Amino acid sequence: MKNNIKFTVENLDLFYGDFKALKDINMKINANKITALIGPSGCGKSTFLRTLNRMNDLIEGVKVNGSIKLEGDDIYGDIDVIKLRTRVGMVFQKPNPFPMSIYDNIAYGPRAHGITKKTKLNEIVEKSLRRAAIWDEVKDRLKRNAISLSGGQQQRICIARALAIEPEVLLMDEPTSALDPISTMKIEDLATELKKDYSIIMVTHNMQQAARISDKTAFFLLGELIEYDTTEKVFSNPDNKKTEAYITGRFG
Ligand SMILES: Nc1ncnc2c1ncn2[C@@H]1O[C@H](COP(=O)(O)OP(=O)(O)OP(=O)(O)O)[C@@H](O)[C@H]1O
Repeated sequence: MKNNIKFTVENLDLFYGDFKALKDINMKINANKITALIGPSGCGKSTFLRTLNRMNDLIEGVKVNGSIKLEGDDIYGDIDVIKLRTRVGMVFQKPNPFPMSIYDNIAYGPRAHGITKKTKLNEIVEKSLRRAAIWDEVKDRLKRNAISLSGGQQQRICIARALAIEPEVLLMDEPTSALDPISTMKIEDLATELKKDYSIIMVTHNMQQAARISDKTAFFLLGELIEYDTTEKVFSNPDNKKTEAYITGRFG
């Protein structure tokens, strides 16, 4: 089994103005694994996730110290941020398809990257929808507005849209929190399938979900990374008392 490192995070601090939201985070994130980020509300999970493709840059007053390397490339150094976000795709909590056809949602990124040939676009759209396990459900209605789909289908469209630009990493911020149990299961199965080709980093409030599908789990508290280990270890025999209290539901 591959055990490569995708991200190396060193001495990472993040400030929103004067408020220090992330404190000296050090972490190596594996390629081709699912890494779950857990912790109580406000502990910095989403903030940390967003540092990995520099989405926090869009928020005014954010300052980042330390370094994050994506396979050796310092992502806060002299790099093209657009290219970074091509390598590191993102799926959000609330499905957010564009108000356009299913086909155009998926073709949007490739078109923005200059692909115009119809046959090539058709190929990318089909491949991406297949990878996101939604092709069979939508293949006969690609011209329909993506907004007309169910929430669970919309989320898979958003995953397909992210995959269409061939990222290496998929960041998922509570991707199932707005979904019913069946759609949740589909996304979980999909994530497990996708880790063969992508590195997945997922924020989740659902302890069972983290335990079910992730390989590694990182527990955050008040901006600090308290514990980071294999999911099996974190859930069965955590080193830190605070981790234990959180996963057994005694706080948070
Ligand atoms: N845009 C912002 N401006 C100022 N402070 C922010 C901003 N976004 C987040 N914060 C603060 O940073 C801290 C971490 O927030 P973050 O959203 O990362 O936590 P979280 O663990 O993902 O929480 P939740 O589980 O509720 O989504 C919180 O104290 C929050 O209030």
